[in-house]
Amino acid sequence: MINASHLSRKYGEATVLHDVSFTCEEGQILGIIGHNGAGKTTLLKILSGLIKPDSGSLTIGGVDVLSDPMQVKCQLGYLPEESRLYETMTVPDYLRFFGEIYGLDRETVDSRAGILLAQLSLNPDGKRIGNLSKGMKRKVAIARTLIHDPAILVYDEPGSGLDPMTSRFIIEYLKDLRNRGKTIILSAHNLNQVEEICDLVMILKQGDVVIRGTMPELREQFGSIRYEVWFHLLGESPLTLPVGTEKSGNLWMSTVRSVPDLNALTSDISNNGGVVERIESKYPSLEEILMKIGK
Ligand SMILES: Nc1ncnc2c1ncn2[C@@H]1O[C@H](COP(=O)(O)OP(=O)(O)OP(=O)(O)O)[C@@H](O)[C@H]1O
Repeated sequence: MINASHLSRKYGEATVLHDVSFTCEEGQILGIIGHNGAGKTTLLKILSGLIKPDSGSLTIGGVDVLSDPMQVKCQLGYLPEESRLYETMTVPDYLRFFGEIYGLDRETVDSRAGILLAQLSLNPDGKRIGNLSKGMKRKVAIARTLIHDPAILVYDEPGSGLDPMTSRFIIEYLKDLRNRGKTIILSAHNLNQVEEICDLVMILKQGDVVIRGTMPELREQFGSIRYEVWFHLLGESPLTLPVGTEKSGNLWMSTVRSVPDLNALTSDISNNGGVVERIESKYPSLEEILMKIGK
């Protein structure tokens, strides 16, 4: 379990993280989102033991990250937003190099590297890392975070700058990792993907936590449900349709935002000889919530 309590961090005089607290249980994916400069990378670096907060406490799996960062690093894999790979090395040599840093013997590293490359559908074919595509390089960086089989993964924008297929592959791979019990904390600007895979979401705004919780909890606090009513009208109807009503094919669609408005509209439609074909409930997306929160 990850337990962060009242973490704050300044760069010079600027406070870039302020009083950030959260917990994340084993086997969960926590998504940290926010506009550019909100403090996501700073928080992920603190979680990985790369930088220290000015105040607050942080334990991962019961270990105090601030007093014992080395022990935490052994059970954590960190993927920076842009990883610098050793371009002249081949992938197996690169993974061996990192495996040895973690004290693994050659046999274990080679066997894990083989499994990881297969899971990641990565066939570097003896090429040096510098000659691999961007998507392949990202997969190598992910393999490196996993070579010591850590329980916790901290990924900064794992799918950024990748084509849709590679990005999708990585999202599915993260789901697999969660199913195998890994705890994952990630930041991402692709909010549809965050919505799809994260058990918990935390929104940062200028270093402050605006909200954290499950998607239903976020929706409840920050958005309101709306109803799309799809209906037929017979011939020329005297019905006054709500503002924004659109016609798509032979169906009309009106949006209303409350149950009384929904009841009034459906009654009006049937009183004027129309037929309601379906009603769809629409919840605000994470993107809409983030837009509402603002920069
Ligand atoms: N090493 C540093 N020195 C000074 N200021 C920094 C440093 N690193 C980050 N900052 C500042 O801290 C703030 C938060 O930056 P951070 O990179 O954590 O945000 P972010 O949410 O990850 O942004 P993005 O989505 O653009 O990657 C920004 O104002 C940034 O300029």
